[in-house]
Amino acid sequence: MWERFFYCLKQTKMEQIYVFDTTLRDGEQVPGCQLNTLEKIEVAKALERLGVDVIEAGFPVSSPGDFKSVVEISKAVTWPVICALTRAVEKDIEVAAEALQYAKRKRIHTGIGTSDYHIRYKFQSTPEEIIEQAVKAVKYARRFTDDVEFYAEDAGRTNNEYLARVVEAVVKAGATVVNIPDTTGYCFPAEYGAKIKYLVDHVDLKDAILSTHCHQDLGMATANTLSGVLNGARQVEVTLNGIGERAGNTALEEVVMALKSHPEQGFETHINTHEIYPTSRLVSSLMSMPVQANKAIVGRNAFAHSSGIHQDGVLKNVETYEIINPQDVGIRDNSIVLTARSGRAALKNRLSTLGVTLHAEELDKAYQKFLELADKKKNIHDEDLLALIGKDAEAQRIQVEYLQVVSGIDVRNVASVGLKIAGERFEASASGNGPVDAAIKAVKHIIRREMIIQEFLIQAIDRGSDDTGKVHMHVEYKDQVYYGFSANTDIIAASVEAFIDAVNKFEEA
Ligand SMILES: CC(=O)SCCNC(=O)CCNC(=O)[C@H](O)C(C)(C)COP(=O)(O)OP(=O)(O)OC[C@H]1O[C@@H](n2cnc3c(N)ncnc32)[C@H](O)[C@@H]1OP(=O)(O)O
Ligand SMILES: CC(C)C(=O)C(=O)O
Ligand SMILES: [Mg+2]
Repeated sequence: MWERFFYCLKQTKMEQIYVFDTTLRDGEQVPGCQLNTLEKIEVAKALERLGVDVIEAGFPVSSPGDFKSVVEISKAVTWPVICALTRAVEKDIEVAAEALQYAKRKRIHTGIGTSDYHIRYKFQSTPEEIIEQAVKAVKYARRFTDDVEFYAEDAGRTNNEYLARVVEAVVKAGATVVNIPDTTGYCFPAEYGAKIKYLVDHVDLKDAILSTHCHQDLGMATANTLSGVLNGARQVEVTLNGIGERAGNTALEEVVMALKSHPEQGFETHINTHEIYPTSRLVSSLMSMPVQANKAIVGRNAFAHSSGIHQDGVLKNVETYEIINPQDVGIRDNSIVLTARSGRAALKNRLSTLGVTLHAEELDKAYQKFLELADKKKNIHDEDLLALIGKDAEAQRIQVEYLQVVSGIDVRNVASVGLKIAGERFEASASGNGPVDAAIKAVKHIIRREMIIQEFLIQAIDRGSDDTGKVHMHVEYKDQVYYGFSANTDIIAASVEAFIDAVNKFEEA
C-alpha cells in the first residue's frame, strides 16, 4: 500500500474522472423503485453532498411526473450539472430543455441505438440514416445548451468501425460527451476497453470526452467501466448500489473506491467518499431496494469479519484483511461477528469491550462453552457472552423475577417489579417521570439503600427497531462506584437489569 502511495506522490498530476450519476433515471427504471418528486429531491441533494459531477434527473418526455421532478431538482440543486435524457426526437429534446430551464448548469443527453439489432429490428432503418438522425438530434439539442451528451445505445454490440463514424459525426455536430453504453452488459472487460481505445485512436476527440455506461447482466459492469477508464474514457455513468435496468448498472461506490484504492493508476474523482454509505442507505430505503449483505463497499458484511483466523489478523492489524478503512466510506466501524468460526482472540476482544478480563485458563473454558453455544446459535450477542461466563441472572444474589411497565404519551408512567433476593420474593410499584425512572424507583422501594445513578448509557448494538439495547450504568453506593451492564431487546428491562447487576456487586462485596 505504501509503495502505491509513494508512487502516487511522484506522479505529477492525477487525471479527473467525472462521475455521472443515473440513479434517478436508469436506477429509477427498475420496477418498484419509482420515487415521487419530494423523494427525488432528497436523493438529488444527497448526490450533491456526495460530490457527483452530473445528476441524470429523468426522462422528461416520459411523463408529467418525471418532467416535474426534473424541474424541481433543477431548482433544488446548485453544484452538479443536471441532465435530462431524450430520444433522438425533436419533441423529446424540446421537453427536456423546458424541464431544465431552472438548472444552473444543464445537459441534454440524446442518442439512438447503433447496433445492427437496434438499426434493423427497432428502427427498421439503415446505418446511414441513423447517423443522419443522430447528427440532427445533437444539432437540435445544441440550440438549447452547449452541454450536449450523445449516447450510442448498444454500443457494446456495435461494430467498432461504424461506431467510430457515429462518434466522429456527433462530435462534429457539437456533442461534448459521447456515451458508449454496453446496454446489454455483454462485453468482456478487455473487449470494452479495446472499444474505447479504438475510438480514442480513430476519432478526433479534442472537443469531447468519452463516457462509460455499463450494465451488469454478466456481472462485469465495474470491470468494464474501469477498463474503459484505463483506455481513455473520462466520465463514468453509475448508480448507487448498482441499481438499474435488469441486473443493474455499474455501482458508483465500487468504481470510486477502486480508483481511490489504486492511486498508482493516476485517477481521482470529486466524490466525498464519507458520504457513500449514508447515500447508499437513503437510496436503498427510499427505493425499497435492499442491498445484498455481501455487496462490495456498502453491504452489511462488507467489513464484517466472522472467521477466527481473519478476526485474529484484524485485531492485530486491520490491514491484514481490510483494504479500505470503513470510515472512509462513512461506516463507523468494522465489525467482528462472533460465530462458531471465531477464535479466542475475537472472544477475548469482545469480552474486554464488555469490561470482562479473563486469564488464559478462564478464556479456554469460556471458549469451549462459547463453541457449544455457537454451534446451536447463528450469531452470539453480548448478553449470550455474559451468561456464558457466569454472569447469568441465575448466579446472582438479586434477580429480576418480573417487570411490568405502563408508559406512553399523556399517561402516568408506572412500573411494578418483582425481585428474588436470596430465594425470597419481594414486590413493589412506583411511578416516575418515565418508564425507566418508575422501574428503578420500584426497585429502590425494595432495596432501601442510598444509591445514586451516576452514568447511564443506552446503545443499540446493530441497527433497526428490533435491535438489542446495551445499557451501561455506574451506580454510586457509600462513595464507591459499581459498574452494571445488561443487554436486552427491551431497553427498560435492560436498564433495570443493569441497575441490579451493579447492586449485586456491592451486595456481594
Ligand atoms: C437503454 C435505456 O435505458 S433507454 C431509456 C429507457 N427509458 C424509457 O423508456 C423511459 C420511459 N419511456 C416512455 O415513457 C415511453 O417509451 C416514451 C414516452 C419514451 C415513448 O412512448 P411511445 O411514443 O408510446 O413509444 P413506445 O414506447 O411504444 O416505443 C418507443 C418508440 O421510440 C423509438 N425510439 C426508441 N429509442 C429511440 C431513440 N433513441 N431515438 C429515436 N427513437 C427512438 C422506438 O423505435 C419506438 O418508435 P415506433 O413507435 O415508431 O416504433
Ligand atoms: C439511454 C442509455 C444511455 C442507456 O441507459 C443504455 O444504453 O443502457
Ligand atoms: Mg442504461
